[in-house]
Amino acid sequence: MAKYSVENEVAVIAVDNPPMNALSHHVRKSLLKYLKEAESDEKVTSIVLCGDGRTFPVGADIKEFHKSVSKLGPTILDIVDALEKSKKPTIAAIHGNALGGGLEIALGCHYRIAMTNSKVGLPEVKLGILPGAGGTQRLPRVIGLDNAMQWIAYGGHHSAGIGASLGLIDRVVPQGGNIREHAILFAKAAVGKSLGQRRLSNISVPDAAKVESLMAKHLKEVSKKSRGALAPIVCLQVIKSSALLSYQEGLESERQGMFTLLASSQSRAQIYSFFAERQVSKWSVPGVTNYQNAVPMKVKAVGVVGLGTMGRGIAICCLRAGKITYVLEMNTKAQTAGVKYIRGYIETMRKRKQINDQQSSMMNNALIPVDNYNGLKNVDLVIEAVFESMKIKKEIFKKLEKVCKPSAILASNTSTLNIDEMASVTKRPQKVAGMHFFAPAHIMMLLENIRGEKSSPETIATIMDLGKQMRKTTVLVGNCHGFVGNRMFAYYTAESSFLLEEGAYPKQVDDVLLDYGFAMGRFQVGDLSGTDIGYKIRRERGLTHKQQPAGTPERKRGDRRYSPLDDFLYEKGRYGLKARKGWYKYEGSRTPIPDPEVRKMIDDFRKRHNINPRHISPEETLQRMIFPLVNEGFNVLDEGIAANPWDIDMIFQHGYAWPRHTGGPMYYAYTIGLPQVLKVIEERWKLAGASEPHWKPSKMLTWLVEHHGNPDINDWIKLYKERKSQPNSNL
Ligand SMILES: CCCCCCCC/C=C\C=C\CC(=O)SCCNC(=O)CCNC(=O)[C@H](O)C(C)(C)COP(=O)(O)OP(=O)(O)OC[C@H]1O[C@@H](n2cnc3c(N)ncnc32)[C@H](O)[C@@H]1OP(=O)(O)O
Repeated sequence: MAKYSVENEVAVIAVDNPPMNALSHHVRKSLLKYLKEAESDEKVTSIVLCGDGRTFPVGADIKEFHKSVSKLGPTILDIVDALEKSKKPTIAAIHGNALGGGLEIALGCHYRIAMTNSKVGLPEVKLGILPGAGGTQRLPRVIGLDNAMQWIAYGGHHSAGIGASLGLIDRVVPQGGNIREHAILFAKAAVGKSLGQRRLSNISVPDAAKVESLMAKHLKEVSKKSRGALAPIVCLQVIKSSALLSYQEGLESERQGMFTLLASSQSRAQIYSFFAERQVSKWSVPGVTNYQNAVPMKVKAVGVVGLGTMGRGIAICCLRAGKITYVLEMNTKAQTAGVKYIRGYIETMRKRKQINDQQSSMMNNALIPVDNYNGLKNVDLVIEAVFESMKIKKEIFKKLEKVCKPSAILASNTSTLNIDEMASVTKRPQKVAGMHFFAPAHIMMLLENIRGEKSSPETIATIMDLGKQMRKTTVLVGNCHGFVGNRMFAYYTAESSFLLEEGAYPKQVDDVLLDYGFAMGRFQVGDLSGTDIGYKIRRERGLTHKQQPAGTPERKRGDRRYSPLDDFLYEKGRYGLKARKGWYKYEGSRTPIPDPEVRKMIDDFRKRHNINPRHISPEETLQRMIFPLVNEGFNVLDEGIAANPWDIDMIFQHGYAWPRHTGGPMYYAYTIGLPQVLKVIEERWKLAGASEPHWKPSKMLTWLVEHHGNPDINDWIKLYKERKSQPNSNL
């Protein structure tokens, strides 16, 4: 709804639709009604539009998209038109955020004033759509084509100050000011002034002459940054119309673009992703606890054990979250290097204006290097981030148990190992949990938190809350080898090596993944993170070919298929980008170049094993990489390791750079259709057999297909759990 009042001849229309004042159908109706009322009231000389509560409207109601209600009039465009055509000056009074349709109605107003700490932007592209209420045509007219392309095709949020410097915001109200009072004064002063040039649809695009070169520049950038995504390209094409066509024609091009995007599977996937991101914070452990009833502990001081790559990144996350951060590294050289890195990073953030001088000195003061375990006696929570070895981790947990306060939570940054086994060496298993950060920890958005069998509700709530304070997409999962992400991902990597054995080369596989939308292929990623990492993990598990007793078949471990190609690569000193050679070679740049030496290694291997290489189609490549991962995703759901499919999808989007416009592996499977996915898995299972158990069709997937075909992704868990809980279910 909206509220209406008249103060000192100024009509004030305040959108009142908590929490974010989204422009839902009932709000649009009420806005238009009050606009008409203000227009016809002779005592009213000007009109202020604002938001009640937290913010100015943040856009269309995203829940309405893909539903018939979004088409019900009045549309946001009707409101924008009414504001612009008004004979009385209209003023948008912005506090909080003016985003999407919210900024579009502000663009319909003749003037815009904003609180200094407010943010403006057109982020629709992140939802796979475009600004559909004239934003693609008005914004370039006021901030220029180049800026508008940047704002709309990337969907960033911008400060009111930046908006003012570009002519979008007419006045910035300093902190502490009352936006409503300022707007009323501004509105009074605007009465009687000409509105002609204030109507943005009347003016022309200032840098229209540069349209072709700007198009080329931005198209090149978005194709690189958002590979495979439709929305940024359509946004640019539609913005181009603002430079070449009349306002009305441009609006028609915007309408067509919106239809195209709304009809695409990408917009559905991205809107799903928007809600999934928010949904994961509403965690629950069925029958035990959930985000509503568990109370997090207050965490003032955190300890980080180990100052390698992971430890450094984690320490930066803790400092950014305002924690006193004790970093324990007993090797003096490693400690000096680690602390230097962290302080250097703080300085970089300061120089980039991501933090101010005061925040930078607070972070530097909060960083406390220690060189023995006693130094951790005051921390509320400690995260160990040492090498992935159960033996070493258990020793560390025993030491932490002795020195840390009884109330302290002991967490491990393990990426694969059993949390309960670590908890078993302490007297406080209820205080033990996993906090799996992804490298580089201070950059990657994902935190995969692992609840142990005995982790208490308070412990779970605390690690979830800490993730939120670090501004990470924080997902709660259960305990098993590799948890959710690495457990599923293992099959993606395994299949990629099998594909090499059978006929593909690294670039061929990577190209298929790039076409799918990944920023990098599996082998490029391997080189970037270092082929030594995987090798050391396999060695820890006794899997590398050098560890096998004489006579062990090269392509088997126990009764399972195994590809030793990754081991051979490491043993040839091809550690990846850092060694300038891995799956590819690198000649003075980070560009991967296919290397005849790798090709020969693969060819020799095939000859030795009498493998007749065959052509593997892009379709087969993609299915072999992604479907085992999906199949394992259903096992993960069946076992309750992940609570919902969107938990898995968020792990892959934010931890493994899965292309957002496909939604994630589980949503992608839903888009393809579960029956089709199962059919391929079943065919492959027949071919591969017991030595490749990752092709064994998941019980949950099979049951869903048999009984429901391709049910809505939101219903998977409900349908399956209902059936599973029945006494005769056999599931
Ligand atoms: C063929 C048919 C034709 C159809 C014609 C269509 C014509 C279209 C015309 C115009 C179209 C305009 C397009 C848009 O405007 S799309 C929306 C653009 N805006 C956004 O994308 C902003 C989305 N929101 C955010 O980014 C954040 O919420 C933010 C504003 C930055 C605040 O962040 P934070 O403080 O972290 O709060 P939360 O994100 O947790 O949000 C709190 C709850 O509010 C819900 N929410 C937020 N925004 C919306 C929204 N626009 N619509 C619906 N709901 C929204 C969010 O889900 C949270 O809900 P919950 O607490 O239940 O999780």
